[in-house]
Amino acid sequence: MPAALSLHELTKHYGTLTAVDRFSLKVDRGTIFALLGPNGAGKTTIIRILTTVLRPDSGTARVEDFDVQRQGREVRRLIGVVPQDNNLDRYLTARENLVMQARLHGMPSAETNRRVDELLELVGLSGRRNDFPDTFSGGMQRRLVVARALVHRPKVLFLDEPTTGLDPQSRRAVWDYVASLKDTMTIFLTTHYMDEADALCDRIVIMDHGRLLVDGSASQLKERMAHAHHYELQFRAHADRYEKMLKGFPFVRSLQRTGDLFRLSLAGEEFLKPLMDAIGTEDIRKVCLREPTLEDVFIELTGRDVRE
Ligand SMILES: Nc1ncnc2c1ncn2[C@@H]1O[C@H](COP(=O)(O)OP(=O)(O)OP(=O)(O)O)[C@@H](O)[C@H]1O
Repeated sequence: MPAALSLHELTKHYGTLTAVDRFSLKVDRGTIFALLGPNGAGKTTIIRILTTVLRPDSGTARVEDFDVQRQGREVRRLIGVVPQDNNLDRYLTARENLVMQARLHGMPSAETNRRVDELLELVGLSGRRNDFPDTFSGGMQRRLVVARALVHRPKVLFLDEPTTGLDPQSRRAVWDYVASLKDTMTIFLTTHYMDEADALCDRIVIMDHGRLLVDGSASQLKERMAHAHHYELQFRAHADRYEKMLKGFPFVRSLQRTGDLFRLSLAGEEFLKPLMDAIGTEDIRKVCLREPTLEDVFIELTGRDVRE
């Protein structure tokens, strides 16, 4: 069975910058796949190549066994794309936006009506079918963009940061729609949200500087961190002072702060005692060991916070 996606030594330069650097990957059909990486890692460039918007400088990419450079038309027939921006036609109603997409794909009218109604129902916009996208919330617009990408029953759906800028409830709604598509198509998404990748995806690749860093399921990636020593420290007072101290210890490998709560990883278990000796117990409200998260894997590999 051919892979849904197959990239071999894919490379793209912008001037002197190498945005994608000999990137190879195979994604099986029916997978929900996430490509993660900090800003500028090369994720959008890869999506643009796979969706035939951009040509690579070298290497090959195939979608459902069609070459993106030589068989662009076939590839475009097979894919649905949810780009980073909601590029809906604001002069068309929700329903008309979907009908337009069906026409572009040459779908017969009877099938179009059925399909469009079914999709509006799926994304919970049936009641707003005759309204213009400008009157929709961000979450509703996003759902309409997802519906539009599905009109022609694509085999591979690309979602570039599908939930960026949405409130938690709308994010959940988009997740539910994406999860409901599982087994009907291959889904390729990029995201900045680790919880999204963790909850939705069968397989995750983390990349940076155009290169693949790690590849596996969420639990496999977290397993890689089993050796790391993650702790949570909470202070009653003087959190700023303690932050400075923590940053100064050579054995503190990563440090994140939320108010008076610090999440940190140590280079080894043996450093817990010197750490506690140095900061004392006077201002400590809580100290505990913590299970590694996907965010820890990301920081460990890229050296950067997801939101940086
Ligand atoms: N048209 C362009 N011209 C020049 N440089 C570009 C162009 N598009 C992207 N880049 C650069 O290529 C690198 C990869 O960009 P890309 O948009 O693929 O990253 P990304 O991982 O999608 O980032 P983000 O998470 O911010 O969307 C970045 O350094 C970016 O500045």
